[in-house]
Amino acid sequence: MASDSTIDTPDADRVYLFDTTLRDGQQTRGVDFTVADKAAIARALDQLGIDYIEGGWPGANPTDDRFFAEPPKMENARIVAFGMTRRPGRSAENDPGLAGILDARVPAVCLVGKTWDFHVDVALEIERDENVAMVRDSIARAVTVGREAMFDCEHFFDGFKANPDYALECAEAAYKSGARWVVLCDTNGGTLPHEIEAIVATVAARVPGTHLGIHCHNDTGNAVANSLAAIRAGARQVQGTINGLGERCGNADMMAIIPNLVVKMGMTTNVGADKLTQLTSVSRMLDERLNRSSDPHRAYVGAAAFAHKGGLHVSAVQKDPKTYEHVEPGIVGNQRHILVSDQAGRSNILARFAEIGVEIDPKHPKIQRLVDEVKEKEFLGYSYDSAEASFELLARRLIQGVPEFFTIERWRVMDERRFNARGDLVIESEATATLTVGGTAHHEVAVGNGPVNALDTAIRKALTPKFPAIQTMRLIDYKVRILPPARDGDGTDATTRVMIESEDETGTTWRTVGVSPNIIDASIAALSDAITWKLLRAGAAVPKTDA
Ligand SMILES: CC(=O)SCCNC(=O)CCNC(=O)[C@H](O)C(C)(C)COP(=O)(O)OP(=O)(O)OC[C@H]1O[C@@H](n2cnc3c(N)ncnc32)[C@H](O)[C@@H]1OP(=O)(O)O
Ligand SMILES: CC(=O)C(=O)O
Repeated sequence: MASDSTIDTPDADRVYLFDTTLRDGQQTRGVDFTVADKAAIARALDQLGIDYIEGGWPGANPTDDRFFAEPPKMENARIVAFGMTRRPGRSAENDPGLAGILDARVPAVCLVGKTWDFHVDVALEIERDENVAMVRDSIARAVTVGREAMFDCEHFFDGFKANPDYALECAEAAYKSGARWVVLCDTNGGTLPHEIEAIVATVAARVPGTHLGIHCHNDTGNAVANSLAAIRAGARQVQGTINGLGERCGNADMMAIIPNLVVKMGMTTNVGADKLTQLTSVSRMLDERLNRSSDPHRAYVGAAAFAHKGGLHVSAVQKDPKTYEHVEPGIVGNQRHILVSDQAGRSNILARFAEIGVEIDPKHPKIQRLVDEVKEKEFLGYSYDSAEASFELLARRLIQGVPEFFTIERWRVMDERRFNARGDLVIESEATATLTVGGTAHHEVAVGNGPVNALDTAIRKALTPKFPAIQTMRLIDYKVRILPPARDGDGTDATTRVMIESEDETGTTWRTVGVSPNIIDASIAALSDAITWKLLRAGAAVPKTDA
């Protein structure tokens, strides 16, 4: 029977959330958390309302040792130490690996063990009864030392298909030894939702669903569906990771599991409607920590999850968002976006005007001209759906005009590769730029670590004295794409598209685009839009004279 020091089970629809970002997520290719990362992620999960946070494997590496030596204080969650059952031929009391896990200063442990006879024969190379004894002894030991004990049934579904009696014997051994949760793992991730549902329902006849958990991998793209299928069959603990991090193709994505459980299936979790709004920021926080771009297409929390591009969609969304949205974006802390591109109609343009605060008669003849111009420019290589600041300038120029804060009259760059007097290799660019500001020409020279950096510096030198607002803006992303010529007969010259993302001191970010056969010219066009947009937002005035 389950140990006493456990989280209780108040109602049959309550599903316990178990996050393994810090353990299985750490097994993701390219992911290497620091102790500080782990503590910060644990705190965010705690605030979100996750019940269990698997922190790692004490004894497996110095990072996890440090984390468990001083686990972060939690308000709601229980930190769980992960590890494996005792080694064959040792007693649970005398197994250094198991002792390392049980010594961790946390209230719960999750021990993994074999439940597929093939693994016992081939990977462990031991008698099957000895494997069952390892499960039994290790869980009993965890309970004896006062831990809430959980057992991860590794390869449970493959094991059940091969030898159901043996898989069940292992699961039952854990339960009868006091495991609060017996977690059925689709370790190789090859099981499909209908199989999961049928197998979990069978197991629930032997181990009550209120003590069953599910841990799915995404090797068939079904990890979330499989997790939900297990809950339908009665399991009441679900394991997953933020953004589906995890070994190989990843684990089930907690960012999708939680809203599906709460909003679609009506289950009770510790993440109620009030906390569900944190999901998008938790998802983005993880990507920030990992220093990688967030996947815009991630269900519920991606930047494109509620972005509408097709003209037919936007026209209907304007009338009622339910026409093309399965839930209201705000419930998970996300936002609706209306994109403008060559897929746009008048509705997209009008929606964007409303967003940027431009009042316009929907029948204004210039709206159709703007739609046509966007389509023509996209054909030539521009991309406005992710360069909303350039679109805003294009639209404002056509409809109401934009002040000519400055004009870039001329520029020139020289690149140099040389060895300096100390014999160090130096690669440097020198740029000159001539700009007109308030009717006066300014000529500036600057050096940089590349041609765009040098020109950016020269342009800012000319503009900053007149427009201090640009002092705090900085370039945070720069992307180049080489496109084929738009029209037959344009020669073999490719077109270059540059997308720039800028940020200012308030944390506001904006994106601009430039297109030209020349990469530097395209960069300057995107940069010029970025500066102009910032000046417009800052309410800057065009200097009348250069006095
Ligand atoms: C399905 C999962 O994701 S389980 C989690 C997997 N995660 C990890 O492995 C990450 C952390 N692991 C590690 O740092 C290391 O593997 C350690 C420290 C745990 C062990 O390292 P080592 O002692 O060098 O063993 P190694 O990793 O080479 O092999 C694992 C050993 O454990 C045995 N083993 C595997 N599962 C179990 C189990 N459930 N119970 C007992 N022994 C087991 C294997 O048979 C093998 O034994 P052997 O050394 O006699 O061949
Ligand atoms: C325990 C675990 O991570 C698995 O079986 O996939």
